[in-house]
Amino acid sequence: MSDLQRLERHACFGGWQDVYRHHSASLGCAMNFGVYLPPQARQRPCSVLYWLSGLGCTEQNFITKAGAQRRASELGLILVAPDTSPRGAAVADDPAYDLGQGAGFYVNATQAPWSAHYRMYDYVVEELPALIEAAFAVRPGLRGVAGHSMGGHGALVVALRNPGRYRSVSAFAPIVAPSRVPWGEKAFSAYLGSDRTTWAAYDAVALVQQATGERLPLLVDQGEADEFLGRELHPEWLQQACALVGHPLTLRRHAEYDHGYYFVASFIDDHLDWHARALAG
Ligand SMILES: N[C@@H](CCC(=O)N[C@@H](CSC=O)C(=O)NCC(=O)O)C(=O)O
Repeated sequence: MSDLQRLERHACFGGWQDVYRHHSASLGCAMNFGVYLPPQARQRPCSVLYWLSGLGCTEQNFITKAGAQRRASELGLILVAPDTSPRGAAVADDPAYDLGQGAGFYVNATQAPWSAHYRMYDYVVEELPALIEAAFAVRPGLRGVAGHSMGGHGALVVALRNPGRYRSVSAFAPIVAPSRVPWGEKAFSAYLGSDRTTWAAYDAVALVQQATGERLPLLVDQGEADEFLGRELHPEWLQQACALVGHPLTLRRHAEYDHGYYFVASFIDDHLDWHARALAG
């Protein structure tokens, strides 16, 4: 039985921006997530877009900064935005912003002390959708996933690893190959250990190259003035991998945009349209 508790409710573009808390069995702690319910959800089941946020974020960053609710209300899309890691005094942490709480990297950790709670992959792929589909009027199986930076990595990975589970995927400034950049090397060493062969299961570039079945089209937006572009993101690696295996990719580069939510807010409508098209019907 769900212990779903509503923490916030705000009228927003004819619908509701809510925040909920529940006990997560995958993570072994309380978790918050935001849900935007468009006005159409009062009348009929709607499709769901899951949003995965980046380093240092909670469920609040996307719902307060991306400005996604206006278009979602027009399209009749439910938006679900979970926190980015397990939380709490009993949960392992690190003082750095890029490890521990706020930096779950959407993996199932295998290494102590992280393995006790850090199972964000299972949470995002299995537990949260099951909860959403039981608690809200959603169209079964009609799911999309999107994200930003660490969350862009998460969105690409969960979609590429689960053919048929998502109808659409998109990302803003994603970490496309965490196995090969400092943020990912640090997190994966801690969460997954030193055997790099285990890292490929969470690396979008590796997954694109390995895929044999479904080739879900990818939409990626990248700012050219992104302070993390050359060190952590490398969209060209995804472009090369997609070209090599014929994986459909729309990569859009935007002069002058940096890494932050001003960039996300500038192009979020395009992403919502992309998902709504795939989720229609
Ligand atoms: N200097 C920041 C670094 C954290 C940061 O930039 N986080 C980004 C995502 S980066 C990759 O996942 C973010 O989304 N921040 C939240 C926001 O509202 O902008 C720090 O020290 O925290």
